[in-house]
Amino acid sequence: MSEGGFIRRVRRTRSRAARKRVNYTEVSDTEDPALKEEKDDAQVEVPAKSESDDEYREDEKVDIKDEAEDPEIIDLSDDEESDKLNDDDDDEPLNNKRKRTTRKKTTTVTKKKKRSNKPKVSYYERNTLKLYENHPELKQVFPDLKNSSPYVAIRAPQPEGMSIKLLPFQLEGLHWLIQQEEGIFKGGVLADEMGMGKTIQTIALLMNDLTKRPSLVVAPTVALMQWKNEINQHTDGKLKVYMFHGTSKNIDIKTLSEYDVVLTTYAVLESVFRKQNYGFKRKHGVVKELSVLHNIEFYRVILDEAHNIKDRQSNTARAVNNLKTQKRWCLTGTPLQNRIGEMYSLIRFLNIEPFSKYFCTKCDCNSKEWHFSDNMHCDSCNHVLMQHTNFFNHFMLKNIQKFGVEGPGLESFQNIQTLLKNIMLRRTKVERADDLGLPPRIVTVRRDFFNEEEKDLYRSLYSDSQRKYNSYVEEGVVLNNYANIFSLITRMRQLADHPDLVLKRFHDQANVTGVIVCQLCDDVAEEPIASKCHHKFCRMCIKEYIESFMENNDSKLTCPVCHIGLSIDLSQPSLEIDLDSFKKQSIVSRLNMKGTWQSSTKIEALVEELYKLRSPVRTIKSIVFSQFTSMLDLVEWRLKRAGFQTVKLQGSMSPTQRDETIKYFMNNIECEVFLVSLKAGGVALNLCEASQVFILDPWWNPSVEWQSGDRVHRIGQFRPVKITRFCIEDSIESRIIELQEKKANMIHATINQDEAAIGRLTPADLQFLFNN
Ligand SMILES: Nc1ncnc2c1ncn2[C@@H]1O[C@H](COP(=O)(O)OP(=O)(O)OP(=O)(O)O)[C@@H](O)[C@H]1O
Repeated sequence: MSEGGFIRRVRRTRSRAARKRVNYTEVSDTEDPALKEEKDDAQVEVPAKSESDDEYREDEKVDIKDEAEDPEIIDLSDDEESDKLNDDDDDEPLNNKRKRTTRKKTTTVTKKKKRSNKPKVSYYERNTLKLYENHPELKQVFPDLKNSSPYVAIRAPQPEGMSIKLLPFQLEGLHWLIQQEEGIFKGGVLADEMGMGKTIQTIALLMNDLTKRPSLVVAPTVALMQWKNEINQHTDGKLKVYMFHGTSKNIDIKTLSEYDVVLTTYAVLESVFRKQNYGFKRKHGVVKELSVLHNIEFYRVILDEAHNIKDRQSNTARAVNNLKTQKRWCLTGTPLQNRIGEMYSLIRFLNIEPFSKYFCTKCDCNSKEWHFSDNMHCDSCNHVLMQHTNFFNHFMLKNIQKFGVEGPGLESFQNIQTLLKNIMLRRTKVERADDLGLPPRIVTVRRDFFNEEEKDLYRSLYSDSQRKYNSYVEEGVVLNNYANIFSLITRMRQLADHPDLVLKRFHDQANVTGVIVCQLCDDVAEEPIASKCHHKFCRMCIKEYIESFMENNDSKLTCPVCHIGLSIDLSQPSLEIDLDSFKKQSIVSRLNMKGTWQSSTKIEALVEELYKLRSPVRTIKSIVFSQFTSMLDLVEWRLKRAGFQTVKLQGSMSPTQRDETIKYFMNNIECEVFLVSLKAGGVALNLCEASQVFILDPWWNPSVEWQSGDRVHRIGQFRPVKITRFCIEDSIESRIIELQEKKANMIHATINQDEAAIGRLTPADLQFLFNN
């Protein structure tokens, strides 16, 4: 029982059944970083498990309470003494025992005094020593990485057969990609800022040696056709491409292996993996179906917008981790330093050792997987769970979470930098401005005031919301009522767009047929997904709800509808929707738009801006972004009335429909306005034909808006780009913009700011929004 003087905590004896019932909630040093993240984000769903499936059992949700918080645990700070106390002879007369106990206490005090002279060794340091003792090879991991040759920018030759001329920094990128594949990491992360040509550089890699094939590209649905088009346009038909999507999934392994590039989406990959491992229901029972993609030996797998797998316990992450491939690539425009916890999932996919491994601090046992079938003991060495540590968590994550970039946190931060220098390449538009030759980008805020009628409505909504918020503050239950507060904010944002978004929303879902209504925005749901408690939301609404929540020990994120702990897999495929009903239930179909309908201040402000752009000699194209589907419907109706030709991108569209819509906008000179639902994905769109961007509803996380601007401010853009953000000055929007500016400053000021924290609403932020 003794552990050489380490502080040890002893559990009271409990029955086996009682032990099983314990509901652990916090994770200590041995914690899987992904589990920690799960706790932070409350967004991970444990998938359906099959008894026989090791992979799933490995990932079983095991929450372990920080021992100090477990009321059933007594902390005896001196092991030897406590052991002796416990070993007392029960036959000894009670008086003697008391005497001995008292005497021992005195000894303890003296001993403690003696010990205090020794330098204090932290729990973390002790664990590090134990790790090094049992796994001496770990000592060299960071020194070796530090000594590796630094990155030198060398240009690769332009690949033969590529019709597009690569820019100087892209040729440097290509050289790096080739070197990484040949080196020990066999891949890495290309993290150039958005719109700098990650796709083109990757295609150049595919073209560099045509014998190295097949490659699989996994991308968000919205980017799939873009990959296909870019490959077709720039490679002169030298690459044979197969779109593994929709009905074209019926193909055998041999035929598919003959293609150079296979393109698929995260949703499809997740679905075929699930069908292979867990099957799907048919009349006569559960049927399993072999996944072609998981049975091909790919040469390389490329994850576009790789942050899609940031939640490593999601089914999507499992699906990519189970692909067979020699080389692995992640493409992302999001700097990884800002999302330390999320980086772990990418490291697991990249298969970089020893970072994703678990090590026992008691013996030489180590494993890539988490094997604790009984939730207590390691399947291979039998030491308890607490004696196992994940390398990444221990050396890179834990201390940063605890101390920030100071003290022990600084060392961990440097460890991260060292690893990233070896596996990641990131260039920014500012750094390579000369190569890119991009025109300027001007951002302005257009501020308007409500008309009298809107003001009355808004005031009544606001005072009602403020009253509710204040009562939560008074009762000290702000965070426990976060779902309600989030809804209040959403309603105020909607009213600032157009009162009908609030007045004509679906109050009673039971009476809505054929469509799924999001239970956060009360609108027809786009890309709907369901929580474990069967409530349905737009993927983006629930994501924002989760990301903006500031968890603490007293409050956990709950389902906005039934208020039980929220459990939802954000990367699950969207629920099927009936497109006809989707249209039938749109706000325009529900309203009487003819005689009596009134526009709103914001819609009229947009119309005014668009009129200003009209010119008899040329068409200036614009993109209009909104988070609310109904707002885009109203804008579409109003703009058509004003004589503007528009197209609309919605989350419900298939990749082909999206592609056709984008092409129509790009190639049709009369088409002036592209209405884009932010829920349909502001990412991966390439809309250089437009030079004007209008953002209808502000959001407090500035990176959402930056992404929207990046759709037009990218290579291929020759006109100055103007981004106009609308703000109704006497509404919550002006506060949101202020908050956003504050958060943007935070991002710029700190290299290690956790970006997830930027999206969160602190109690002070909430106070600010409710103007108290
Ligand atoms: N060397 C080049 N010459 C001309 N056009 C280029 C060049 N490189 C890239 N482009 C064009 O620039 C646009 C942006 O490139 P790409 O889509 O590869 O960027 P990205 O970094 O993948 O963007 P995102 O992160 O937003 O997906 C594309 O239309 C692409 O065709």
